[in-house]
Amino acid sequence: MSRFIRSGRFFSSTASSLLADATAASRSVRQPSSFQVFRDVPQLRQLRRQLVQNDRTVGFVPTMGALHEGHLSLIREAARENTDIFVSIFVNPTQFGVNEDLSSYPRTWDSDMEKLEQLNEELSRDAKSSGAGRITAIFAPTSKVMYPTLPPSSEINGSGSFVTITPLSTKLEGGSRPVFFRGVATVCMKLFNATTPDRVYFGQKDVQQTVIIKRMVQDFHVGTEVRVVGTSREADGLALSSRNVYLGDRRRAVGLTIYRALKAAENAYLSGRTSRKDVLDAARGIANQRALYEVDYISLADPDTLDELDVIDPAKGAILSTAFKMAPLEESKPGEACGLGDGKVPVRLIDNLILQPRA
Ligand SMILES: Nc1ncnc2c1ncn2[C@@H]1O[C@H](COP(=O)(O)OP(=O)(O)OP(=O)(O)O)[C@@H](O)[C@H]1O
Ligand SMILES: CC(C)(CO)[C@@H](O)C(=O)[O-]
Ligand code: BAL
Repeated sequence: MSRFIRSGRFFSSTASSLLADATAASRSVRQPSSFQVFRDVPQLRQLRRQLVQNDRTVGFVPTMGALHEGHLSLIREAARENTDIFVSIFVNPTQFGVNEDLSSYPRTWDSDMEKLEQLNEELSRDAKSSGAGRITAIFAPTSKVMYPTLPPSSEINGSGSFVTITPLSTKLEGGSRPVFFRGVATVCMKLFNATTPDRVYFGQKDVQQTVIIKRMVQDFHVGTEVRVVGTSREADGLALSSRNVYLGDRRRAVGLTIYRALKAAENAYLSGRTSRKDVLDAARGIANQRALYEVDYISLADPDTLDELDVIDPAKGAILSTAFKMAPLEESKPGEACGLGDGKVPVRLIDNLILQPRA
């Protein structure tokens, strides 16, 4: 575990004393710190109850760790609207298919803790512009806590208690990752039940996830508001993603194609084109050079149903999204920066742009 700041200086006395109370009930967490790490649900629930009694509000940011500026932007948004922010760090096994990258998914606990502590300092320093909220709790459960009765299954027909949102979860990413959104919806329902947040924060980068979570919240009457925060990008446009560490220079350069293809399609729409052919041909013109990647899909879909569109209704707009599979490097060049895993880890990149309604 990382170093922890040895003072409660980022907190009001109310929050500090609530944390101290909750901490006393939990042997599994270290203190003092600018936030508390919880490994199990009961202690987190105790803190949550105390926050409710003190009229405090909780914004919840679920993550799988390997934190970057994209995650931090969700937390900053949560700080504007809530007094307390809960962040979960859990690499959820059930959303990875049996042949996917669960074992190589980046895990960077120490640097995650440092980033979150620095962010709490920043939030305290810039309280006027960023709002009153601070990170109060990190929920980092074990798989046994999240899946208490049966081992988590990634098999399509595996047993377990699952939340399924169909047909949304069968489209786009679901076409290539059949158990993905069953795993996402299931773990989010569990996380929402454990944290009972006033608001939850998701990134637009995973746009299908935002549509599915909104549907789940509506259909199951989950008492929370879903907020979607815009995609954070590198200066050249590449969407930040935890998996980018595996790209290396060469595949990163190829990865930029994904954004350029989306921008070309967006420009076609902005210049008045609405037919599927006109909009997607603009993207394909850029993306259809097979190199070290394979285009999984380029989609033009309805923002609510995710059904593919033949023509965009300009009053409604559309979701333009794509996924690329980056193959491992065949061979590295002398001195080449190949990324974590020496360029041998295949990387799936996704990105999207929302084509906004036009008056
Ligand atoms: N570039 C980004 N901008 C805004 N939000 C983001 C960005 N990247 C991830 N998020 C959001 O952060 C939350 C946690 O995502 P996650 O931990 O899977 O990170 P990730 O970077 O998406 O990783 P992955 O490599 O698995 O795609 C999700 O709501 C996700 O949409
Ligand atoms: C929402 C989430 C944390 C569920 O595991 C994950 O899908 C992610 O990080 O986007
Ligand atoms: N943010 C997406 C998580 C995943 O690809 O599993």
